[in-house]
Amino acid sequence: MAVTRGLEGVIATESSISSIIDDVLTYAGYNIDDLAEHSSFEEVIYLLWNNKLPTFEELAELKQQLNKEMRLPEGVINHLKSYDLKSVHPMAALRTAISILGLYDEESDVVEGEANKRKAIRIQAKLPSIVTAFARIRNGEEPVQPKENLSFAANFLYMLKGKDPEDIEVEAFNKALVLHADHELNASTFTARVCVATLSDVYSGVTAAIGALKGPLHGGANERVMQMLTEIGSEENAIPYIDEKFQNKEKIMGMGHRVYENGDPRAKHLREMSKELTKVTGQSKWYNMSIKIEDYIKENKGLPANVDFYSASVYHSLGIEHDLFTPIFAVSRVSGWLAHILEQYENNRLIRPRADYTGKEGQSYIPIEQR
Ligand SMILES: CC(=O)SCCNC(=O)CCNC(=O)[C@H](O)C(C)(C)COP(=O)(O)OP(=O)(O)OC[C@H]1O[C@@H](n2cnc3c(N)ncnc32)[C@H](O)[C@@H]1OP(=O)(O)O
Ligand SMILES: O=C([O-])CC(=O)C(=O)O
Repeated sequence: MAVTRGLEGVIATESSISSIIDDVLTYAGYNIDDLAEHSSFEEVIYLLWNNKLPTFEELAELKQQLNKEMRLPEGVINHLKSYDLKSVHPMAALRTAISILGLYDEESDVVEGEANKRKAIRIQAKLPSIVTAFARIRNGEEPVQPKENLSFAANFLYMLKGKDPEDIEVEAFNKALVLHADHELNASTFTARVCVATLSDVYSGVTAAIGALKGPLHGGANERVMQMLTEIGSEENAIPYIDEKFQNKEKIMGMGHRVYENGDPRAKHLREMSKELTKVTGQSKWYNMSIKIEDYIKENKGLPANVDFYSASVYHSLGIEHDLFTPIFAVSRVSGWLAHILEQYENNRLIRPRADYTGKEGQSYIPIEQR
């Protein structure tokens, strides 16, 4: 049988969580454009986990459950304080901290319907607390406890900065969370599904997914987009910089996508947010540079911007440290991972493809002394 490199185009599972058809992204049948305009991230979590939008009561209950579960066990905070965070990438710290969090959950190894749902709430609630605690401890500050009356998006910014965020910041951050929440069988989601398809536990699935998201060809691209923009430094420098990358056959971060042919429907929302926020902060150069790069790459390589491209200047404008961009992706995408993990358990079969063996054959064993 022919090998499909990178499993491109292979249909590996059925799913009713999100779909990408003709470059249109939907969550449970709702167009991402409508969700981005109208919904809160909590509504999207509910939608992904229940395949329907919540009523007022259902949403209130989910918000209350999430809020109740946001506090971290002391042991996780002490763990974060126990090593030199300055030399640790936050995605590595997050991967380890989620794994440690499982050690404090009595139901960690109970792979069963209701226990899995309870763990989903705990993980969704605590992941932002880990990212923000990491960021504060690294800067010599104490973690900030969440506020009960704040939304998920507002609480993240509050726990990160220790002060109430502005409305415009909350609105932008909420929209970014909505846009990143799920994306069919992307690499980290597939990783999570492969992991739990062995009937391993939810914490293992999320830990594995964080490892996959960390890579620069996936969620790690957003941090590198900002690194690139910083290196470019000015609008005049943008095209010569990209030309040099082309000459060296280097990839441009935030560009291209395995599934979208004519463009990522999320990019237009993030582009608009980047335009608005960079204007507000008086740093339009990040947006202007990004537009120039996007147009040039589209024209010369036919590659469209993906979700990571404009999220970089959006998060930068919100005053967020650049290496937190990918952990923030995880704060949102964990909702999708958890939906897929629950769906995988519902109709499980071990995921175990085959490899086309291309190595040597018929080797005679030679004792070590004679090699
Ligand atoms: C949330 C997300 O995960 S979105 C993706 C985030 N990742 C990035 O932004 C990293 C940059 N982009 C890429 O590396 C790719 O476009 C991917 C990984 C996203 C998708 O890649 P694939 O579908 O596997 O395409 P592949 O890497 O095989 O590239 C196909 C061709 O397009 C070129 N190409 C693809 N993306 C880029 C890019 N960003 N910059 C320059 N060239 C590119 C490749 O060099 C290759 O050219 P070739 O055929 O001449 O060798
Ligand atoms: O779907 C993919 O290949 C990458 C991804 O996670 C996204 O674009 O959100």
